[in-house]
Amino acid sequence: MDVATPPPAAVEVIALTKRYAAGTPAAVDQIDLRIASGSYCCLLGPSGCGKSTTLRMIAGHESVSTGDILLDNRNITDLPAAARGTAMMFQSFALFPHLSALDNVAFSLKMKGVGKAERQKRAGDLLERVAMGHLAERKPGELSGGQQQRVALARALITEPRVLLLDEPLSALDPFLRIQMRAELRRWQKELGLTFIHVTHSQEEAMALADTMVVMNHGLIEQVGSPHEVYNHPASEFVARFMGGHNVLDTPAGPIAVRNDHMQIAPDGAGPGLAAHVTDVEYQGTYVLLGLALDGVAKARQTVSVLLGEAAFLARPYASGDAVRLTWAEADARVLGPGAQRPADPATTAPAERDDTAAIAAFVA
Ligand SMILES: Nc1ncnc2c1ncn2[C@@H]1O[C@H](COP(=O)(O)OP(=O)(O)OP(=O)(O)O)[C@@H](O)[C@H]1O
Repeated sequence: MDVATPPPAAVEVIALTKRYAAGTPAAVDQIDLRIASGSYCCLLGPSGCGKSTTLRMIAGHESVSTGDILLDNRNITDLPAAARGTAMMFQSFALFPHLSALDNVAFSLKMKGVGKAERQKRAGDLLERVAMGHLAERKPGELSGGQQQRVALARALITEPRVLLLDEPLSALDPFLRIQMRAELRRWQKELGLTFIHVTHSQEEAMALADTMVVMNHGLIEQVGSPHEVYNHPASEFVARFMGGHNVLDTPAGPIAVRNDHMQIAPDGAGPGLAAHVTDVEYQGTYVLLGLALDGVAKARQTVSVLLGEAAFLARPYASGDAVRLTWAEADARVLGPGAQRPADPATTAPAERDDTAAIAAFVA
């Protein structure tokens, strides 16, 4: 198949800021980020954190208040969307219902005045590439959600973008198809070798797809790293709680995070650790998730969980109301930093520079 894929581009944003209205907090507040060429980057965070605004500014669909966007060192901040080298794939796919898959894909070439034979050839090649050549004459209403997504991808690729921007591209699909299409997106990105920037509110989706995860909160970047780095070394309490699967525990050295599958649980009276009560037992098949409340801790911070393998649980089943003690290995405790600070705030100590191992060890023992 002869469909040229342009070389991927690195994207850099510098002090990028969006303020929708004067006197309101910035929706995106002086963020700095570099996305490696040919990588899959997921912008992740809760609703309203500024991830879509960031994507739309990169796409040229939203004006920038201050700051710069570079694509391979070329400043694209003020370029129109069509001149940037980016293409956008939307949540709803935004296909024209009255056009065939082929004409949907060819549409932007038609707008550019490309002749019919040429645009149909290029659109046909791209549909082949996403395994949709045999359905080229179907209208969107005659295609499944997954097939529509492939047409939407082909349509985004026809402009030969250097960077593909995806705004919650899987959220319109049912859960089963979402997992299937997630694997396809990942495969396409690797095959095409393009830079993908994908906005999602789903931790699971970002972990499954990303080379680089960017966790955002209140218009700021909390952490950038591989899924493994972010999951195993959450930088702040926000990241630990947002990623899930972690307990945040207050120690004399400040808050720490411990993965719930790294917690050890023993019946009460069996030595050191934090006293707690089992509040909930959830059988999940391979694992059993125990919900617990720490004794003598303020209500807002007393909830923790322990994930036990099924065999371990069956060997020593716990039930709601049981008094237990919780411990963890020192090596599994992650000291949490204060999180992202508004740019005007004074710099605070970075978590990596703190060495609280002795204080934590004393607390656990
Ligand atoms: N057109 C707009 N006018 C005014 N405020 C806006 C506009 N679009 C977004 N905002 C505000 O900017 C902030 C960031 O919104 P944004 O859509 O970027 O967040 P998000 O993380 O993508 O959220 P979601 O997952 O809900 O889409 C929010 O407080 C939102 O209310």
